[in-house]
Amino acid sequence: MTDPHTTTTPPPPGRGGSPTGATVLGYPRQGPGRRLKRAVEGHWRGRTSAEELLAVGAELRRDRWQEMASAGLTEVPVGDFSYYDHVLDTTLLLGATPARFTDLPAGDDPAGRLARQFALARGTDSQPPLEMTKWFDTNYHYLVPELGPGTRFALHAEDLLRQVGEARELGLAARPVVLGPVSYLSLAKADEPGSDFDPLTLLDRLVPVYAELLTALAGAGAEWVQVDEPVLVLDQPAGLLERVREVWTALAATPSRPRLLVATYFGALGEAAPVLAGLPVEGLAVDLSAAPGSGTRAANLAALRAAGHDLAGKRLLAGVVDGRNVWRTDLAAALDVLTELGGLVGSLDVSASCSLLHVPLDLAAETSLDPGVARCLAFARQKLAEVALLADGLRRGREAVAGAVADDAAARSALRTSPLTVRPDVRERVAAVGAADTRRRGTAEERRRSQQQRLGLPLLPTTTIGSFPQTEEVRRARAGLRRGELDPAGYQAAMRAEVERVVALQEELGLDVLVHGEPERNDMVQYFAEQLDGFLTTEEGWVQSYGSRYVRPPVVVGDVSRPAPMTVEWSRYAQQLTSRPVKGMLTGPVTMLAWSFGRDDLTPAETATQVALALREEVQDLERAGIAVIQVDEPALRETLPLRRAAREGYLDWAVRAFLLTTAGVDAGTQVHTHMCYAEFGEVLEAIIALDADVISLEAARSRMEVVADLREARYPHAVGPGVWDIHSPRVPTVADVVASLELALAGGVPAERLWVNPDCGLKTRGYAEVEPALRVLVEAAGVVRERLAAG
Ligand SMILES: Nc1nc2c(c(=O)[nH]1)N[C@@H](CNc1ccc(C(=O)N[C@@H](CCC(=O)N[C@@H](CCC(=O)N[C@@H](CCC(=O)O)C(=O)O)C(=O)O)C(=O)O)cc1)CN2
Ligand code: MET
Ligand SMILES: [Zn+2]
Repeated sequence: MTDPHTTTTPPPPGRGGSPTGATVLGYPRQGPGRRLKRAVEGHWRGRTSAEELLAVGAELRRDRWQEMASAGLTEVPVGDFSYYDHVLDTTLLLGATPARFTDLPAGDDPAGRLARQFALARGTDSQPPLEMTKWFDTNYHYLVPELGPGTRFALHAEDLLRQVGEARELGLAARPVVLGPVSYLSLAKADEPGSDFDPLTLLDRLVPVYAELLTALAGAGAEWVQVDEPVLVLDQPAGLLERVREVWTALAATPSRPRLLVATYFGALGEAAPVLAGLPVEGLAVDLSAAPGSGTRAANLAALRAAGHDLAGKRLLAGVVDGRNVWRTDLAAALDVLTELGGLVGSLDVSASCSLLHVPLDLAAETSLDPGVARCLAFARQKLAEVALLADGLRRGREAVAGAVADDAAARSALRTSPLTVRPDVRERVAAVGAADTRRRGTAEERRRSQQQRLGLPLLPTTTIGSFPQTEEVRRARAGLRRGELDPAGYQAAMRAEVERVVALQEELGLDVLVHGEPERNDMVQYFAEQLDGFLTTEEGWVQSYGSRYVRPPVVVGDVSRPAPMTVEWSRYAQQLTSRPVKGMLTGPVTMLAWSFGRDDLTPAETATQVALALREEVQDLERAGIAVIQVDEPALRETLPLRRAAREGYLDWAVRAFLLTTAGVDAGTQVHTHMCYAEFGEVLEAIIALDADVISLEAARSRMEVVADLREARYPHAVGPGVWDIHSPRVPTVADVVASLELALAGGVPAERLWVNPDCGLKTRGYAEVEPALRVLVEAAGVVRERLAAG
């Protein structure tokens, strides 16, 4: 292989001239036992020095490269590791730290860089942190770049170059990974709040920095570089694809550069496909995963076929292993796809559909999974083996891997026919659902009157979103229960004591609608999954959510049903402690699925009805237990909105129907609440109205009540609590802040009879040091505005 643009690096060991490679786009960063989390949090608490943390990072990087190489990968990604977030790393790489951070720690050495990174992620004395938002439709959050007309980029590649060196020292073919210029700018926001500055206008200024980076990487011995451009799977603003072509034509003309691999993931390429195939780059990565209902594999296969001779000389990373789910790959189907693609392209690598960041690390860490199910699962480490095995099958012929293919088929068909998977009673209940089951009793106005009579709430009722701080003692008690150091009765007593404290505190603060505080929940999704049939939960299946925070997404294995009430005793217990209403607190069907791994044989829409029926039983049991207010959280409704507009209506249809099926079985006098965080509701407001919930609490503090204008425009007919305290920041608002927010909401058209006062989200990640004073402020501010309203 000669290429006029490439430096004369000898072919690295591993590839050995073989036409078929095996690689992945990225790998989990956490290390076994979430070692990175412990090191990072230890550093924040002052217990781990920067040098120690950096040493842990270097060791984790080395271990994962070695793991990948020994699994049989022929090339490993470099630069996908991060102490906090890869978009933040890109911001540092490009020297694009916002000007508002005037007090950042200095120093170009690794420790200085680490300190700067954490300052941007967590805030400084004078500045709040960079905003965090969802990474496409995943449950991962990235730190949003803040760019403006004054932004000047400057390359700071030392860290990435050092990592390339680390990998090459191990004798590995190292492929640096960077987020591409078009995606980086598309994911950024204007540094001036309210400005209409479009970060994409900075492309011309940014491209030369990327060109400089390419040259530096070639100098460090990189033969290939992976440039991620996931925004290519989104609907494109007018003219963007033309810009993509220009940018990549310019980058391809960089003298002495590595070969370029443009990586896309998270879906179908659509109109970007011909542009991508025609770029003057040497390689592409394409999502070829086969999730039920997604259509991605079929769409991208068709696009690749249509690209014809544009692909003939290119390297293709075929993402046939699903990087966003935990089921084993259907090897026979994957081999069919790969065999066809092999005939279309210059060289083929077997790969996963996206970085393996979004799946847990290692199935072998699980000690109590049903063996029939475990046999059908693959976490990140197992996916490496799948990638390598498929590559082996292509190189040596299908017969060489026939044993593994047969074993895979047998495991899957055993699970499909197991009583665990298909439950006739569930299927019957699903088939019996009728239109009346998804209609509330009474009009919104009738319900409001009947609820007001029952609850007797003041104007501008105050409440919280559900969770109170998960204190060290609460977590310790749960860990004790798990280790057998605390018996179930002891655990229950400890949690009841916590509920008592939380209820007493809320009474003392003067809140109107109370919560029990959710101390008994490890997580709002996992807690329910542990109690529902059809879900499987893991012990160690952690997936990074943001920074040092992780979740353990459950796996939907079979038909879902509720063997017994889940929350009723906790709600009943909390309610008998007080004469004020205590909200029942559930996680809705859409969020249950969004934050779990779905089945590989049913679509999310099909599973949603089952989950909704199970939750509906819980809602009705809560009502029977005398709970007058029931909240069904749907924070993920907006986040799992399909990336492509064309797919949104179908999604919103089933999502709304599942919510209604969950909640519509109650009487008019039972007040249904829902909660959503993560702003940008504009696009889904019609669907939110259709949920027909009596009260909704929304995130608004950070977006300065902008949601209120959207609600007015959509003629939102129900009550609403736009968050008046940004719980993502430790800052306690003042009474004046909260009064101002409430006045904004009233002035913006929320009628006083329909305005609630609450924080943006649950309080579980905060401490009492902020929660107590902030809630005191909320209650006082509500009082101030009530008095003003009474005075007319
Ligand atoms: N599933 C989900 N997705 C979500 C959210 C969410 O709440 N749930 N919210 C948004 C993201 N926000 C998040 C907010 C907080 C955490 C978070 O705090 N995670 C915790 C773990 C929470 C948990 O599962 N806790 C368990 C297990 C705790 C644990 O790690 N225990 C140790 C032992 C600890 C000890 O000995 O004290 C262990 O098992 O090793 C519990 O409380 O029982 C963490 O990373 O630290 C994650 C996401 C969006 N996506
Ligand atoms: C991410 S939404 C959280 C809702 C949940 N009821 C809580 O208060 O924690
Ligand atoms: Zn929330």
